[in-house]
Amino acid sequence: MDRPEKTLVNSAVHPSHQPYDEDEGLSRRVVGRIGGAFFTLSGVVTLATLLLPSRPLHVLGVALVATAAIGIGIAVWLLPWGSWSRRAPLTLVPVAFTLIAIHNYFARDEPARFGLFFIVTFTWIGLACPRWTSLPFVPLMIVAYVTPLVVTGTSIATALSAAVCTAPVCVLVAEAIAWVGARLRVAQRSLRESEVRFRSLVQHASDVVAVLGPDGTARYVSPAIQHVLGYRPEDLIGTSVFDRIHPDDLPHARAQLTEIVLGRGAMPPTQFRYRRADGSWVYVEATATNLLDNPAVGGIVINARDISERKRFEKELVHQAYHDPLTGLPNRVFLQRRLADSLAQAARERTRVALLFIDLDNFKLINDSLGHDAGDRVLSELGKRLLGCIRCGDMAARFGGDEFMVLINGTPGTDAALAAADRLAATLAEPFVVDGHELVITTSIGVALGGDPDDRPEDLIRNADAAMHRAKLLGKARRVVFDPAMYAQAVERLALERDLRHGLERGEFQIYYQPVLDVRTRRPVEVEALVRWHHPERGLISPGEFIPIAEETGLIVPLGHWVLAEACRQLAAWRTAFPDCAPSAVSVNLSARQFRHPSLTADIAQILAETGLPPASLKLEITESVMMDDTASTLEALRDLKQLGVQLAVDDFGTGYSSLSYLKRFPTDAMKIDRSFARGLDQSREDQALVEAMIAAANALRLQVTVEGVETEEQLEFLERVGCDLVQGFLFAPPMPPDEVARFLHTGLQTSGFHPPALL
Ligand SMILES: Nc1nc2c(ncn2[C@@H]2O[C@@H]3COP(=O)(O)O[C@H]4[C@@H](O)[C@H](n5cnc6c(=O)[nH]c(N)nc65)O[C@@H]4COP(=O)(O)O[C@H]3[C@H]2O)c(=O)[nH]1
Repeated sequence: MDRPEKTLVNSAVHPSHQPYDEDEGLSRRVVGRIGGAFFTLSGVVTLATLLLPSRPLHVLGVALVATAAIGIGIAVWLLPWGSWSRRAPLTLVPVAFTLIAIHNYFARDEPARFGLFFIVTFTWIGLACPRWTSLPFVPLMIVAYVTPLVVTGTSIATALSAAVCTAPVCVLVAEAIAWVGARLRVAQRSLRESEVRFRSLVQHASDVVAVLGPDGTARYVSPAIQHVLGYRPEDLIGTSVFDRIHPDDLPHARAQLTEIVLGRGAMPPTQFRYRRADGSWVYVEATATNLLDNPAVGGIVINARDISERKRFEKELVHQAYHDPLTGLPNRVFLQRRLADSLAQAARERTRVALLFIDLDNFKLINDSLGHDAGDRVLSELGKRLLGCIRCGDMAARFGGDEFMVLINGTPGTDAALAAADRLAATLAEPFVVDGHELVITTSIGVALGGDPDDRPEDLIRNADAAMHRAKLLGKARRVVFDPAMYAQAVERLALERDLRHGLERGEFQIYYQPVLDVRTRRPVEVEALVRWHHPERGLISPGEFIPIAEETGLIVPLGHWVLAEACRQLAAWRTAFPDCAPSAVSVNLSARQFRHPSLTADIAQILAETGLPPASLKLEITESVMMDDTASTLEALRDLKQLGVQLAVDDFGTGYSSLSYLKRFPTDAMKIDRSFARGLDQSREDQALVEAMIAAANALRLQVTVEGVETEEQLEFLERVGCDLVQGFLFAPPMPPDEVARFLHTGLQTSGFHPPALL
């Protein structure tokens, strides 16, 4: 409905209030009424002149004409000009000329009035009609002018010359007025058009436009209010804008209005909540312009729009910036902020804050074996469990990957923090069921406590991280409290990393070989190459210490290449030196990083070509976890290697997910059962059953089986009984330098009296 509101803005722009028709000048009704007024006025003036001392010759006649003019004037005023044609008022002109002529006849001694009434009539024509309307009436005017003069005895020439002199004045007056009127109408039309434009903009804009009084009372509200806030404009006009502003935003809104009323000018956008017609709150952004001094407006013009959607979006962005999308937990940034607050509070209140750095053990295996979707589900379930474990006011956050943080405020001390860590670990260790697989996840937790005035969030995080790494190094599935000595270890690790680079350049590495024996003949048939580092200051360093660092830094690639080349060269040399008792193959460990290196196959082919070693004499040991990673490319890499003719063995079998399916799918030749199983053979029937099952599976898949870490005769006998092919371990020989291996190969079987040196 487009009902015009009675407001300042509307009254200023509504066309129905204009005295002019669109193009033709004054409206027909106004033209008629002005005509009526002129008749009446002229009649009244004429009657009044009768009271003057210089009376006309024929008073009664003049009085009658004047009375007739008044009567006609009143009738003309009342006539329905609006419903008649636009030219209808022009009929008044002959009537007026007739009255003027009769009047002039009776008042012939008053020549001044002759022209005056004609000028009045032409004034009306100029006022009421478009330009050049006066011209056609000039002849009629001359007739009306001349006729009474001639009838009363004036010569026609005199009468005509007087009429001809008056006519230009009449036309000039009429045209001047018509010209000014036309100009005014053009100006008015353009004003009206701009008003219409403005009106249509205001009426149809999606933003709400309102005009307020200085006290906040609404004087005008645009129709957009209906779809923005659900009100009709007339519901709000006359009410205070503050009635519907949220109480929390009210002081600010009032202050803003006061400022704009006092300040004069425009106000920057301000936001507040406004109550919708249905009672809900929406965020509104408004700008205000003080037009109190502008007579056309006389108020504060408000431009407002609903910004709820934007607010929601902003809120979402803020949430995203501070939360992890997978688990919905706070992220690293959020945790750091909260930790800063917690530390400040703890320093004030002299309490302690505990930070638990939780890292999932072997989470990569889940991703690799069951896929990333399954891994994501585990992480998200884990997030929920963490949330369920923490108290209100504490915080659980995902720090990235498989790392989580728990912040505990107001903890009494280390024991309480450790107890909390144990509780969390126990909750997280409950089995997860993903895609029908039951998974148990252990965690390594680093615990750091803070709350001293100079404790910084980044220090506490670094401490908890260091403690978590310590827990990993100590064998995972445990929690460790941070100790400043860990810094020393970290520094030492850095030094080791640096020395590792130099060690390679300076030739500080040596390969030891451990014989691998045939279970039935008890004779050495193969050797495993195991690298050693002769550190210039620290002496012999075990691979368990430096291989992980070499892996992390990428140095494993050149180091592994050197081991491969050296092992192949050594076996080729033995084969030449002892053609009868040389091992048939050398096993070399391949790290994950080496395995994925694009030039691996080409490098091995080159080494074999250079050393002249038959490819079948090289056995590459690849761990289970490497095999399970990204099956398509792994399969391709394994096939490439297989095409060279080398043997492939799955190393440390039994320590990962021990899936038989990949053994079947991948082109492997051998399986090496981890030494931890050999150790268990003496004490545990379960381990015996497991080893027996693994050997049976390997036999079924026609894989050669080696059991590592054989240390006792009993273990050896058991393995022989269950069909194991090859064994290696301290029972026979430790890893040894090449010359000792040569001696061993000559002496053959040694099954007793060996005591492993501490480092080996
Ligand atoms: N308790 C016990 N241990 C025994 C017995 N017999 C052999 N061992 C030890 O078991 C490990 C067997 O090697 P691995 O499982 O491949 O495990 C290796 C292998 O994963 C890695 N490694 C060694 N050399 C290299 C290498 O050149 N390249 C790569 N990528 N990794 C290597 O370091 C790991 C540890 O190597 P080492 O310290 O030489 O430890 C060797 C060996 O000394 C036994 O009867 N009892």
